[in-house]
Formats: sequence, structure tokens, C-alpha cells
Amino acid sequence: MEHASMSLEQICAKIGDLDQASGELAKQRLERLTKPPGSLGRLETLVIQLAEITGQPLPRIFPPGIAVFAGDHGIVAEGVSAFPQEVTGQMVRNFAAGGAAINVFARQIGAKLDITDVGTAADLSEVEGVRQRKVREGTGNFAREDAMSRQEAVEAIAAGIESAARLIEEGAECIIPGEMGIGNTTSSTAIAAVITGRSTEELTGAGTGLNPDARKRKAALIQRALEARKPDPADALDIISKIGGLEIAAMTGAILAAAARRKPVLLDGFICGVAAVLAVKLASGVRGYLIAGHRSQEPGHEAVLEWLGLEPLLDLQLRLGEGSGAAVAYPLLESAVRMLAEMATFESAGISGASSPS
Ligand SMILES: O=C(O)c1ccc[n+]([C@@H]2O[C@H](COP(=O)([O-])O)[C@@H](O)[C@H]2O)c1
Ligand SMILES: Cc1cc2nc[nH]c2cc1C
Repeated sequence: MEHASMSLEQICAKIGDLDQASGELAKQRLERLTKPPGSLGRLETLVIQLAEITGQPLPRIFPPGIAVFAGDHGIVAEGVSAFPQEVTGQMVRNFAAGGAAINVFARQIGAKLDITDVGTAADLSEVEGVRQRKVREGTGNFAREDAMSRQEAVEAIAAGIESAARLIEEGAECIIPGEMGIGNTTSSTAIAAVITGRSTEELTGAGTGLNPDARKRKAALIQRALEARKPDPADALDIISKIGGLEIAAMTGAILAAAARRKPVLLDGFICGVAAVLAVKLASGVRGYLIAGHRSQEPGHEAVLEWLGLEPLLDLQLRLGEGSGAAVAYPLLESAVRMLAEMATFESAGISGASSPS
């Protein structure tokens, strides 16, 4: 459990450069496989990135581990979600019982699912299979007060580091962060606006299903809250403490811990993307460890992906969260690594190479 006890600074300092030499070996092997050069497109660039991340010329990414974090949001008092706050705790019970979408996809891809209550307003202490790391019972309403203290932000990040570190200790070769938190698209949109500098009108979406009028009110509320809170765009902890979420901070911790152990991080949707942006703000070297699983319907996700410089693998019009889009994308990583490891070479199969110069 080496990383569980490491401080945020220590984890950030441990994130190493990508291993170019392993990437180069993967690239050389790709050139010898029985296919026209480059014909497997993004599966080729993906497996090179996986080699650079893991430091393995034939990368291993199985089994994946899914770290799901739940937290509540005081901002829901302003009517920013189509669903009531109690759904957060109710869905955590559903995760523990195995009935949520992420449970189905976790079983499909052979992933272990680690569930942490990092700050719901519900009492989930009796629920088997839910790790209790409650930093506080939901954030403060950031339209009126800071979401949390700086210390609480650090504690929530530590809960995320702990979860990913445990999954990796138990054998996970790829980390998928996931979340559950009614109201968290409001916090995520506020963070995306601070980081990208784009307008809240442009970035704000329907979340779980707001109607167009309610979406407009949500955008205006976020704008007013940002003017009141004034988070420092250069300071990730200031952003988290003023307008963040406990489960968002925990996902940031999980991403940092995975990168520190050279494990690829397969990102889910908008909220997960925002957590990745915060991780990059804390340690810029994280960027190379990130793979975008899918493009969420939430408009802010596009801006976040652009900021991260990532092109998502899938666009299935998902907007669920929980890690679901990343879990659905995971088999593409398996295709990429199996292609590199299992395809015959021109040499071994006795197939002629290209006859004209490429
Ligand atoms: O992952 C996404 O892109 C995504 C987009 C919209 C909604 N969600 C999920 O819906 C919840 C937040 O929506 P809301 O409307 O309550 O802010 C939260 O539990 C997220 O997991 C997730
Ligand atoms: C039912 C439900 C399930 C979810 N999973 C992630 N966010 C969610 C939001 C709702 C409302």
C-alpha cells in the first residue's frame, strides 16, 4: 500500500516521463506486422502510447480497475439538477448491489470496482462494499460560500490516491476513474470555465436532463458564483476548494496515483475530464498518461478535451458518468495491445512487403 500513505507532493514528484524507448520498439514492431503501414490507424498510436506509459514494448493493460467516488453538492439547493440530492446515496447503494450500468460494464471487461463515499450527504456506513472516506457531508453551496476548505480538498484527493493505489496493488494495469454526484456538472462547468476561459453560457449543459430554461438559469448562476468566489486559475487546490467537488478531487487523486505508477488512465466523460485537467494543473507530466474514452454530450467536455489535447476514442452520445463511457471504450485498448502482441510479421508469415516506395 505504498502510495496510500504518500503525500500529494510526493505523488506529483513521482510522475515520470513517458518511456520513448519502449514506444520506439512498439513502433518498429508495428512496421513489421502483416498490414499496410499505418492501416490500423488510431489503434497503432494508442498502443505506442501504452508502451510509452507502461515502459513495456508489449504493453499489458489487463485487468482494469475502476475507482468510483461519490460526493454531494451544496449547489443543488439552487435547483441546478433534474434529480434530487438523495439519488447520490441511492445510486451508491445500487453500485454496491451490482445493479448500475458501471457494474454491468465492469463485469463485461473483467474490472474490479472500488467504491468510495468521499462526501455524500447520506449515511452509507452500513453498506457493504462501500469504503467510507467521508471528508464532509457534501460541499458548501458555492453560490454562497466556498465548497470546502483547502485541507478538505487535500483529504479528498488523498482518498482518490488511496483507492487507485489499492486497485494497482491488487493487480490493476489500467485505471478508470468514475463518479456519482447529483449537481456535479454545475461544479465541473464552473471549473471548466475558470480553466478554459470560455463563457458559462457556452459550457453549460443539461446534466441529468434540465429543460432549456433551467439550463440557462444554471449558466447564469455559475457565472454569478464565479464572480463571487474568484478562484485562482493557476492554483488547482484553490479551484477545488472554492468551486469543486469531493468526488472530483478524489478522481484527481486517482489519476495522479495511476500516473505515478505508470498505469494508463482511461478517462470517462465531462466530470472525469475536469478531474484530469486539475491533475495536469498539479503535475503537468500526467498529460501523457491520459486516454480519452469517449466524448460526452455535455458541451463543456469538448472544451476540456481540447484543453487536454485529447481526441476521444468513442462518441456514443453518452452522458451517464460512473466511469461508464471509459469502461465501454476499454476493449479498444485490448484490441490495440493484442494486435501488437499477436499479429504475424511479414517475415514470419512469408508475405511480401510493399512493392512501391511508401
Ligand atoms: O460523465 C458525464 O459526461 C456526465 C454528464 C452528465 C451527467 N452525468 C452524471 O449525472 C450527475 C450530474 O448531473 P447533474 O445534472 O446532477 O449535475 C452525476 O452523477 C454524473 O455522474 C455525467
Ligand atoms: C439515476 C442516475 C444514475 C446516475 N449515474 C451517474 N449519475 C447518475 C444520475 C442519475 C439521476
